[in-house]
Amino acid sequence: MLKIQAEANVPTDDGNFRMIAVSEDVSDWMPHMAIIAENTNFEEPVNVRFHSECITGEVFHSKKCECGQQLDAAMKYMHQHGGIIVYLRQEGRNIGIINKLKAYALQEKGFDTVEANLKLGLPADDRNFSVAIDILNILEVKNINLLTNNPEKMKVVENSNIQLNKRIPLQIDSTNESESYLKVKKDFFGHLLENSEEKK
Ligand SMILES: Nc1nc2c(ncn2[C@@H]2O[C@H](COP(=O)(O)OP(=O)(O)OP(=O)(O)O)[C@@H](O)[C@H]2O)c(=O)[nH]1
Ligand SMILES: [Zn+2]
Repeated sequence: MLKIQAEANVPTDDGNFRMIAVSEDVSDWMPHMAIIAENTNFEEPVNVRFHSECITGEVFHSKKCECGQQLDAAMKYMHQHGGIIVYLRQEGRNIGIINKLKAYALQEKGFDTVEANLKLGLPADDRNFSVAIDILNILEVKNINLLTNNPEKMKVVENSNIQLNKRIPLQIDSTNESESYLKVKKDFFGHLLENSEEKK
C-alpha cells in the first residue's frame, strides 16, 4: 500500500516546502514526492500540480521540452499562492530515461516525440495518473485547482473522488528547439496550448 515513508521541511530559493516521500516500500529509491508550500490552506481549493519527472529538462535544462521551466514556474506559483507539487517518477511519459534517450536519438533522425515512442514499440504516453489521486487522498486534499495544460490530467481528477475547482494554465513560450515538440502536444495529445501569436 502506498504510504508516507518520510517527510521534512526543506528551504528552497522559492521558499519553504514540506517534502514528503511516498511509496509502497521503504526500500524504493525513487519514491513519488509531494512537496507542500508552507502557506498552503487546506480549507480552500488547493493549488496542485501533477508533474512527471524529466531529468533532461529539470536537472540539465534541456531546451527540447519545457518541463524544467514548468517545474520552476510551479514552485514559484506555490510559494506565492500555496499549493502542492505531486512529483511523479514517470520519466519520459513513463518509458524511463533509457527509452527516452533512445527516442531522442530517433528524433534526431526526424521522428517526432510520438512517432519515436511508437517506433520503439512503446505507447505514446504510458502514464497513469491514478497514483497522483492516491497521494492527494493520503494528504486528505478534497478540492483542487490543477496547474496543467493536459486534458488527460483533468479527466483523471474529474473521474475521482477529488473535486476539480478549476484549471490554471501553465504555459511556457516555445523556443526554436521546443516548437515542434509543443506542436505535437497540442495536435496529438490535445494540450490546451495557445500559439504565441494568439496570446499577443
Ligand atoms: N518519451 C518522451 N517523453 C518526453 C519527451 N519530452 C518530454 N518527455 C516527458 O514528458 C513528460 C512531461 O510531463 P508533464 O510536464 O508532467 O506533463 P504534460 O503531459 O506535459 O502536461 P502539463 O501538465 O500540461 O505540463 C515528462 O515525463 C518528460 O520526461 C519526449 O520527447 N519523449
Ligand atoms: Zn522534459
